[in-house]
Amino acid sequence: MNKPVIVALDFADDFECINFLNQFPKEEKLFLKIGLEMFCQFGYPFVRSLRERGYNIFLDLKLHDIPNTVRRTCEMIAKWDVQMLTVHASGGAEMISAAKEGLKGSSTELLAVTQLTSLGQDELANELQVPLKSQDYVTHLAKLAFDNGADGVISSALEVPMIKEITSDEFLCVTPGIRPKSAQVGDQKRVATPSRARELGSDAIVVGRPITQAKDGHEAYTNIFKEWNK
Ligand SMILES: O=c1ccn([C@@H]2O[C@H](COP(=O)(O)O)[C@@H](O)[C@H]2O)c(=O)[nH]1
Repeated sequence: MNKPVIVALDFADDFECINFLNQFPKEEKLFLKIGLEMFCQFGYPFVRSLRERGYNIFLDLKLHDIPNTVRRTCEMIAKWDVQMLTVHASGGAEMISAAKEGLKGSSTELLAVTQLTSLGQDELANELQVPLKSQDYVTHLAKLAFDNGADGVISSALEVPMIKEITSDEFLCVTPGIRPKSAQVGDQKRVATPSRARELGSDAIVVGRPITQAKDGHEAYTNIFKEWNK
């Protein structure tokens, strides 16, 4: 079965976003990521309208707060029928299990963000003063997420084999920081091509600008989808 390319809808306005989506044939059942940029502008009505059009939704809110606040927020989101939701794994064990508890009764999968793919070893050591190798920090947070009920993690594709080894094959590894050979890397630090992500065992890839800022978004999506599902 084909694995999803999750398209990150990071647009400044909803008109631009709908124009982008209209390039795709109706039968193409896209998996869309709504992040902070669009959610802060358009909120739940936007999520609902995309669900009503039949899209799968990854709500990338990266919640990071005290356990009680995260649980109550997740109880609300549990009613929204979205497929995936993120919290930061660095919020800790109690926060992760509170998020899972909040989502109880829904089919929303809880994903914990490990180390953002925009952070490399230098930023980890010098800015955040984390005295671990990046891959050890990522696997530590992944294990914390696994032990506390998350369904998977967000990491770069580069860490997927190590994460699967210390958790389980079923533990989802959803990987942004995807760049086809021809694309600009931009602010991402830990990157992989779609084919490398497949070889490393990612369960889904998240791709934004290489698709949304391409001249022909549909063509860019199709090429990435083919490389990923070869
Ligand atoms: O570690 C993370 C967590 C989330 N993201 C999100 O994925 C997309 C990537 O977009 P590109 O344009 O392909 O770089 C974006 O919405 C991020 O918020 C991430 O990149 N890294």
